[in-house]
Amino acid sequence: MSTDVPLSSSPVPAPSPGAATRHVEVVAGVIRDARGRVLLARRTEGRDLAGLWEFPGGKHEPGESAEDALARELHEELGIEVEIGAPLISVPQQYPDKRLCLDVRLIAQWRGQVRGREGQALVWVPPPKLIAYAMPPADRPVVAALLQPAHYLVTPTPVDDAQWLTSLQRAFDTGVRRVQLRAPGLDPQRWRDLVARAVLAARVAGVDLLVNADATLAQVHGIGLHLTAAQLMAQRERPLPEGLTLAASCHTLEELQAAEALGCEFAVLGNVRATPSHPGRGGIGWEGFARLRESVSLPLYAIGGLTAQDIDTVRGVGGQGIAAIRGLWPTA
Ligand SMILES: Nc1nc2c([nH]c(=O)n2[C@@H]2O[C@H](COP(=O)(O)OP(=O)(O)OP(=O)(O)O)[C@@H](O)[C@H]2O)c(=O)[nH]1
Repeated sequence: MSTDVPLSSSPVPAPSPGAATRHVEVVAGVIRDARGRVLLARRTEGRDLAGLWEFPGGKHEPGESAEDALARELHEELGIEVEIGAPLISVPQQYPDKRLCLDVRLIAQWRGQVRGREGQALVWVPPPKLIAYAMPPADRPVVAALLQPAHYLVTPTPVDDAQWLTSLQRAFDTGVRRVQLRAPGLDPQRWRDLVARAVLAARVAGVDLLVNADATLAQVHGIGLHLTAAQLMAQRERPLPEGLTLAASCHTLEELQAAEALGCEFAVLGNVRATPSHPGRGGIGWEGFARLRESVSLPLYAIGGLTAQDIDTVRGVGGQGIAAIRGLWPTA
């Protein structure tokens, strides 16, 4: 029984030509034990995606609410009674034979003794180890929603360097944990100095730092790299060693598929709304975001006129969270 297959080894399979686009609503639960470990169940032989690990749950029955369906499934599959908590993420995903919507809820409380009543293997997994389990494509964004930040700050070009560093520090202090350093048009030496100072501050704060567009600068500091869409499409192989975060900006299906094929850890997709920084370019809207989300499994941040108020909406269409300049940059 092999569990050490990374998630990225389960790419989204292409729908077979002429495949029926059956729509399936599935609800699953994140159940934790007293040590904070998360319960996974293994799909049994004879079902689609057999052998992969998943969050326990199943399909709605006609007329059943998501909450009732989840409580029933967890009782039938595991023999427990549950109190359903907050929604975590709802992932639209295209499979060869169906369009799935995987609605994942946190389980606030549960009673009883967990056992696999349908012959399925079960395992309690410490959250950081979830990525070592082979899971269906729709689960990759779910695991990312459990483990990774919901906010991705993109820095504005500095005007006053000291003030820019103060604002960056304030963003760290208020809980931002993933940042893209970006300053188009800035003098290269001035930018290198600022990046060096930002790297020191980010290390102290435990922030995942990426630099925009400059693979050399990323390697010099051992930080992540955020590719522009044009760079992404010109890239033949991963420009950074594994272990350093690679991400990309995407606007189209082709770009998202290229980001997934290159092994990006996540991508930024937009613009969701029209923004002053991209005048004349209309937004793709939430529907457009959800439709593009279906065809890849990598975690996606939505961008384009968004603020922290939009997190629940993004999670409702399968996004990791929001990426923003103005919406996340502390002012005064
Ligand atoms: N419960 C659950 N299902 C998931 C997860 N991820 C994911 O892609 N799925 C998909 O959602 C569907 C769940 O349906 P199910 O467990 O009720 O159905 P099944 O495959 O036994 O039934 P079927 O053979 O009638 O289609 C499957 O296609 C499964 O692959 C997950 O984390 N939990």
